[in-house]
Amino acid sequence: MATIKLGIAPIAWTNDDMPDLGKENTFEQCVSEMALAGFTGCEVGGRYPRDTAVLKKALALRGMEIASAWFSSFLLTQPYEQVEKDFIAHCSFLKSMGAKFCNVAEQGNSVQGKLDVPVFAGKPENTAEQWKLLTEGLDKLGKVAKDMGMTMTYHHHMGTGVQTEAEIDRLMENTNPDYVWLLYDTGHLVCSGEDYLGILKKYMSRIRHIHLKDVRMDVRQRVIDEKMSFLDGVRAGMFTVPGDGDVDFEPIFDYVNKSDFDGWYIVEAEQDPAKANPLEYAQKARKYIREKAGL
Ligand SMILES: O=C1C[C@@H](O)[C@H](O)[C@@H](O)C1=O
Ligand SMILES: [Co+2]
Repeated sequence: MATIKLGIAPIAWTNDDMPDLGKENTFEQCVSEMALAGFTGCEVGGRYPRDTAVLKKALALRGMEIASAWFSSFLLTQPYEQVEKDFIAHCSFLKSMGAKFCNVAEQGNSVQGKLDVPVFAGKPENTAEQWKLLTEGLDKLGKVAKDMGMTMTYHHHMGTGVQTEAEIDRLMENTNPDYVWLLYDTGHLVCSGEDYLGILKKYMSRIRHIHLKDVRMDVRQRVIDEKMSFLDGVRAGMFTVPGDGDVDFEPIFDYVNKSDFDGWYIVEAEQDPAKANPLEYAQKARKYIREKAGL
């Protein structure tokens, strides 16, 4: 029987990848609306105070806690020592906030932030040498996390060298299961055209963190046809909250509910807050999860 906590990502209020999206939304509005919609946890956004005492107080006032946060690794382009130094600082901050998970995604050759690269046609393929650098580096970072009492999950992502099922398989096969876990993000798998349910079943025992992101398939098709970048796809509305797009989350919820998963569901739907009111969409997601997952 699973033990699941429910959180939401600040990216629907303020998008760190495109700071003009939601620039009018304050940190206080963001966390207040998350709590108002019925969530008890969140990830960390760029507008969050870095003073842990200030952040803890603001979250406690609203009955919220930090679940995890994204970490961009540059194992393919930076000396390992530099990546580890930045990773330790990241994990130390999370640990001081009481979070247990850190979400790593390799950005060394990623095109996810490049506006001039079509995300579907332009994704990188890791060479054998890059796979070695990546997996060996992740094993080392995962051990660092474990030694700090944290769990490091790897975030497969559109526009990166770990996007497809075959790439996830290769990463899982070549990393130490004691150190490297998987973050399962529904939106990225559906967007990439992967067998998202099969991947869930295959890796359930290694999945430690889950991002719930829905996809508008008509917009996704437009992103392919018009050779759009990942960020332009986000701006065009490729993603939304669970229950608002074309993904059927019921089989996912049913399977996770029956597993011994012990962690977070994080609703993560980056879209333009001027078009999709973040509180309204957070409430929509909360209602859908209550109805379909029984949480
Ligand atoms: O977990 C995530 C963090 C974001 O910054 C990223 O671009 C988004 O797509 C995602 O899944
Ligand atoms: Co995600």
